[in-house]
Amino acid sequence: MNEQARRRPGKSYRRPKKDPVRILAFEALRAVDERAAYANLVLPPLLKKAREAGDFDTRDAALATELVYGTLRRQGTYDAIISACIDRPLRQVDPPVLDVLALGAHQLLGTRIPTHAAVSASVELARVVLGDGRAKFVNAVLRKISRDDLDTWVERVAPPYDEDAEDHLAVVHSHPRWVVSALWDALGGGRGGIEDLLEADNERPEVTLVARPGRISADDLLDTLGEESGLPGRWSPYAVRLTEGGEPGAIDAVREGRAGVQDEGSQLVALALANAPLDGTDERWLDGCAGPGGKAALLAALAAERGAHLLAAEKQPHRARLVERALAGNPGPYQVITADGTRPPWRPGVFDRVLVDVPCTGLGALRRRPEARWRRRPEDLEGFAPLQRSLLREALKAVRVGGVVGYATCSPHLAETRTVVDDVLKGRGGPAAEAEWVDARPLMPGVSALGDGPDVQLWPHVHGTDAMYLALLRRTA
Ligand SMILES: C[S@@+](CC[C@H](N)C(=O)[O-])C[C@H]1O[C@@H](n2cnc3c(N)ncnc32)[C@H](O)[C@@H]1O
Repeated sequence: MNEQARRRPGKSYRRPKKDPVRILAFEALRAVDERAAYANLVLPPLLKKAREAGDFDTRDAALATELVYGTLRRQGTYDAIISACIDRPLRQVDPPVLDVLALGAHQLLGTRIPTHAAVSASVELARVVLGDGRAKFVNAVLRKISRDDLDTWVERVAPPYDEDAEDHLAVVHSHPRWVVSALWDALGGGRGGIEDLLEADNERPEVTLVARPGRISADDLLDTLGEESGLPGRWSPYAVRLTEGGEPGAIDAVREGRAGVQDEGSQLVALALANAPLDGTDERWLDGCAGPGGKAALLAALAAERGAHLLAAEKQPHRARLVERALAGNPGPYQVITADGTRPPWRPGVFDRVLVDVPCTGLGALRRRPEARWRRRPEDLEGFAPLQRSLLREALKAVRVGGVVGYATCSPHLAETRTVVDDVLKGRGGPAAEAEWVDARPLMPGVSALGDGPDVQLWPHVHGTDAMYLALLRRTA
């Protein structure tokens, strides 16, 4: 029997309408879910293919990007709402069906797409990618969701703040509970601060460029962009913020390596290390965890201005190649090597300045990696702990007496920041390092709200940067 004959009389079969934007968004979500892909890596090739096939214009690409990023960021909230609309546990719903529902929930609750368009587009998507039977289920759930707005839903599904503050914040601001807890421990303070931080993680970050010193000035970079497209950085003299987002790769200075994409917090970390006061020589610098090379490129440019040499070391060969690319054209001397910083090939005590921007959970860069908060597990901290301590210990051996080490993470988790430094200084789990704290705060001039020191923790909701951490230590013996 053919498809037409099987249907009830009077109900003629209509082919589902194919909507390339939503199909692409669904494919990206499936790749993130099924293949543990990163949204920021999966999306560009899909968009490129769609543009080449003539399916997409710039607005379509912007909508697809917003749908994917927004759905992933708000997944925790949407899951709680979807769960309240179905009569079985969420884990019993097939993941592709959940992706269509979450995409639909985001259109209904997180965008200005009119309700009827959000529901019908999601049901059509379900018909194309899931089939007619499951499209009915999608229709029923989304109709329920569409009856109320986001605030009403959140009030209904989140536990009251006074009963369980962390669970409340986790549902309202779409973060795993353990991440809420860890961020709050690191931030301290009351409800206002943590809410602002969690919301900042849900905002799309500005794209910031670094004008690499000696190669292009921030003013010249701003001139090439024009007043409407660029603004000076808030804190770093080398930063330029792209006001329209745009395609950094289309900017000549970026293509030629005279500028790069770099969060302002990362720039501040590299600058603080480079400007830490030093007695004696200032000729040999080391970046012990250099890949993909953002901080190394800024350090190499700063080193070049002072006649110093940068050695950039990276364990992963493919990431060392990215460092090579980031440093190509640097006006001063540098060398990139593939090396394990815990078993270093360099002689001890020979460097004047050393940076170790260690592998970490990345909980400070959740704005950029919308799926990361769902993928990370508390156990990951235990995995990084010995490596972080070992890299810091080796950095303190690599620097000469009187030289300075910068220990940095793009995580504010206390287990990856202050605790690591304290353990190494106090000799927990190894010999105590002969080193003293250097106050990092004066080395970030003009930057407000840097706390009690001597280390520095930057915050997205306070500084507009990733939550970078920096401890500066001087070797004393
Ligand atoms: C947080 S990233 C560094 C980011 C870099 N500083 C930047 O600004 O582009 C940490 C890097 O350390 C590398 N790494 C991990 N273990 C290492 C080791 N034992 N020795 C050297 N590098 C290591 C990782 O491959 C990763 O590229």
